[in-house]
Amino acid sequence: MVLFVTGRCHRTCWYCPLSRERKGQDAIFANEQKITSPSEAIEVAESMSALGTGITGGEPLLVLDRVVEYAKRLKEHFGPEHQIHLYTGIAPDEPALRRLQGLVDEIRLHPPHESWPRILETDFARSAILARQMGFVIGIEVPALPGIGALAVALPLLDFLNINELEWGETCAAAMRERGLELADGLHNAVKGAADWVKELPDDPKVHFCSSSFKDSVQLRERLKRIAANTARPFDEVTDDGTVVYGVLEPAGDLDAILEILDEDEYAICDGRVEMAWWVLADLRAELPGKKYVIERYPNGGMVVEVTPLDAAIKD
Ligand SMILES: C[S@@+](CC[C@H](N)C(=O)[O-])C[C@H]1O[C@@H](n2cnc3c(N)ncnc32)[C@H](O)[C@@H]1O
Ligand code: SF4
Repeated sequence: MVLFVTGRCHRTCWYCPLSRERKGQDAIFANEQKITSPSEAIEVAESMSALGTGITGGEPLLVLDRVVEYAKRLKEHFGPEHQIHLYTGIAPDEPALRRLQGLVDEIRLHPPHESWPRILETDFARSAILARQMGFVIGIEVPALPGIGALAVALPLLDFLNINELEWGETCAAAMRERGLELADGLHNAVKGAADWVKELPDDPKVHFCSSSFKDSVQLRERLKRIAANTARPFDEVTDDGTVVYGVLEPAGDLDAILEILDEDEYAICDGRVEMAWWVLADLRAELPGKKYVIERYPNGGMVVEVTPLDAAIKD
């Protein structure tokens, strides 16, 4: 599960990908759902059988008490094997690390781009050494940017160096254009050049590169599939992409008479519409009066991907 603990951040990275809706807002989200309590975070984690949680923001360490509260509740509920990793743009000092000990397993440091050429002299290097001594798994996770090769000297202090392909975002598009950057292609959010910049890094098992297309497709699809497996109704079809497909009837006429045609466990009534397996709706479409269509959406009432009028969807 992705737990976004605040949209506030003290830094102003020119490449920050946060959306306008989240940037600066002191709001909490579990995956895409706005929440206000640790119990709601547990519910969302349950709904996807989450094996772990990534705590991110904004800057999580600006709300350290909140991070501690949520991590504690997640660990209490799911047990110590629920892996928790924390993203941060602040180098945590010893008191902060002490509070996170036993709650956060792994810390992913994001030192500012301008500090990379002197990374060993920064608080991030000091923090990495201390965190490792205290038993945390510690690494650096940054977007691919020119000059990334400078981080190689920090490898001996770290358990990993994760590089995310630089992504174009609505709020950083102008800053990216100003720097002469452009999109790699029309399909993904990846910025052209990352492949060349990461070549500056040694071929080392601690270095991992996560492409934008992997993040978009594989990670999202796996998350959707886990949510769908836990929340799909008996008549929802779960696709290979993790979306769910079902038929909708907006009934015209006597609803009771319509429902008599269907088996009780074959449908659900939602806001006056009858939802059922799309193939049942297709088979019975001549007998069921009203508007009929097939919906494909993210699971658990998520975003609608496609609405297809039934007559166009099913050709005899
Ligand atoms: C948005 S930050 C939020 C947490 C924290 N403030 C930080 O910067 O680590 C989460 C992750 O996104 C990465 N990131 C930042 N800008 C990015 C971009 N334009 N493309 C891809 N990843 C980016 C950061 O390195 C960090 O690992
Ligand atoms: S530290 Fe993280 S959240 Fe803050 S501005 Fe930079 S990328 Fe954005």
